[in-house]
Amino acid sequence: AEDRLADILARGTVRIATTGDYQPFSYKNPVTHEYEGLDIDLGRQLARELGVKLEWVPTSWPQLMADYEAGKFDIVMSGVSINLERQKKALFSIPYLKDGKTPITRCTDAQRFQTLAQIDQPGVNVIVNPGGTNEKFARSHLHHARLTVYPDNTTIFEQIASGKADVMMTDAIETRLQAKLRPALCAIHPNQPFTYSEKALLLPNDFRWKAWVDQFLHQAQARGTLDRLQTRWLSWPWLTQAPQNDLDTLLALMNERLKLMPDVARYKWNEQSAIEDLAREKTILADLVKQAEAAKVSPSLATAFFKAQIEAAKMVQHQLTDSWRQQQASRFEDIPDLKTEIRPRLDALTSQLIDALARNQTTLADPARQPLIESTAQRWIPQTQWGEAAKTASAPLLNPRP
Ligand SMILES: O=C(O)C(=O)C[C@]1(C(=O)O)C=C[C@@H](O)C=C1
Repeated sequence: AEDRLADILARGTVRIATTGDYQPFSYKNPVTHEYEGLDIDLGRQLARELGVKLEWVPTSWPQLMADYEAGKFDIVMSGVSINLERQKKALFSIPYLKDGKTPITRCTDAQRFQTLAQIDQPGVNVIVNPGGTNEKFARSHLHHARLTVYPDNTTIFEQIASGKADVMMTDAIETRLQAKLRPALCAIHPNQPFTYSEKALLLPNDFRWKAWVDQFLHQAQARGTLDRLQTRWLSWPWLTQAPQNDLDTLLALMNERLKLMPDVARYKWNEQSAIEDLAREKTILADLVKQAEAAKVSPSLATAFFKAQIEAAKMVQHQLTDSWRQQQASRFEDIPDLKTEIRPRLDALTSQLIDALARNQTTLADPARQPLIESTAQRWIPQTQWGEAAKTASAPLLNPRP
């Protein structure tokens, strides 16, 4: 008989399938090309508890069940909803999140769109993305409101914010996330959605493996890990647009580097270690000069640029640590390890940043492009969040060099 758990342990690798298109669960960051999200963190933890390596298996919603039948993975972690059709073939873990369809609208109109009866009125513009459960729900419940099918998932919420549409009904978790990303929008009773559904992990037909996974999830729930993951990924500064050109990519990568610093600071807070690590800085600068030469980037530009990134990184960490000291914050839970997890990601970003510098060298050397660089910096490095640190990080791109 099949024993998937024994196979995984003998193989030394767990193969986790994910779609990479579903915030806050599974998202392939178009700047770093890394997966990020709640299910991604949970997957890393699952592999750690198994004591095996993790292999991500890219899949897609239309391919999911075909990939399952082809035996391509041991588990799916991607914000999958429990549904009885899928369960005719596969198994589900215990649920790790409750969800359901609920409205999202402008906060100024929150009182107007509490019930389905209020929403289903002539003169109300409801917007929906095509093809999924949202459209199915809208079509079966709306008979008087005007329904616009809008295919672009990345700008659909802008339509509501700008008044071109009034309301959308989607998963409560998505309404919470979008309301955080766009303060003009409010999630309407996300704790009491119109429908009931559950998220779980999709598994092959093997009950011993399911028992292990259920135990893992039960512990994550009981120990508060799942709540902490939800809080973290609902307040994450997700990308809301993909970079359009080389300059965008450079600034977006700088921002991704800064986005790792809160975890670095939390790690050091827990360990009570110093923010500055001069030995590490020396290693970074020595390695990058070699990489810069190979990529034909001027070593002095690369050095000045990375010194500024490191300076900005320390400013972010000091800013956070100061506020934690004031609040007498306690230890942080579930923080990734600095040596084995965060610094390797920073090293990967170093290579990507060098590539991006190489592709932008002519732009950076052209005084006529300074205003463009400045406006791009403002768009990509959230000034309100990092303040002075963002200015420090972009200074080497802006100050005309000799
Ligand atoms: O790796 C760390 O410990 C960090 O804090 C990050 C970082 C960096 O920006 O790369 C910043 C400050 C330290 O002095 C060393 C490195």
